[in-house]
Amino acid sequence: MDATVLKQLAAEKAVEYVKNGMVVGLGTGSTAYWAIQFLAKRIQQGLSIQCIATSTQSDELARSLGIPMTNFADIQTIDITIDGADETTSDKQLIKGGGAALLREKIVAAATKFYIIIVDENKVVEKLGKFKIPIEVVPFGYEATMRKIQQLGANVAVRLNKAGKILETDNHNFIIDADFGLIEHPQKLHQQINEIVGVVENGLFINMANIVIVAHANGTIEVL
Ligand SMILES: O=C[C@H](O)[C@H](O)[C@H](O)COP(=O)(O)O
Repeated sequence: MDATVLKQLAAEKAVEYVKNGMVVGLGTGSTAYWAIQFLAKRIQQGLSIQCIATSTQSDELARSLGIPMTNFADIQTIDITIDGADETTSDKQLIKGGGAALLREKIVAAATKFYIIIVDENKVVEKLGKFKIPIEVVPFGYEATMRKIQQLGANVAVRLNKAGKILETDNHNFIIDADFGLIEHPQKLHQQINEIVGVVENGLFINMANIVIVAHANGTIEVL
């Protein structure tokens, strides 16, 4: 089965967890895209929920599909969030931020009671780190911040957009992609990165996911 079908299978399964009256966090990326589509379909069939998005991209998509949107001022907690990931281990430690949405994704995840990650089997790894860790930094002095990240032992580069300019996140920050090689101690590295002045947040999501739904190439679904 091709990757798109696998993304659809994982997303369809995740949407089954959503019940009437819930506040639902909408992830970002090509897998979360399908979850948003399936949620819209269930809303058309009568499901009553309110949603909060992790990016302007997902917010616009959801609104275009008629999904009712809310915001943090009007809610206390988020019942379920469904999001993708760039890598996951079997014990549900993640790298996210390939789509530059990691900061809003982590804020939404931290406010969520039940955080569901959806991936195809290619994203499941033994150790995190083949995918470079996206790190959101403030633009001011980003070169100095990047050097500090490099001093932790990474090869670093500021992320560019398709036009070759420095990519700006939804929060008007930059993304540094940091290659640490395979990571032995993700929690420790997460702390070390976030201690650097100028770093806003990084793409290691440690002990955040409640379940990871994996779609396998043969069409079976596994819940980690
Ligand atoms: O910033 C983007 C997010 O963390 C995405 O959830 C992640 O990059 C996975 O995206 P995709 O489902 O497109 O592979």
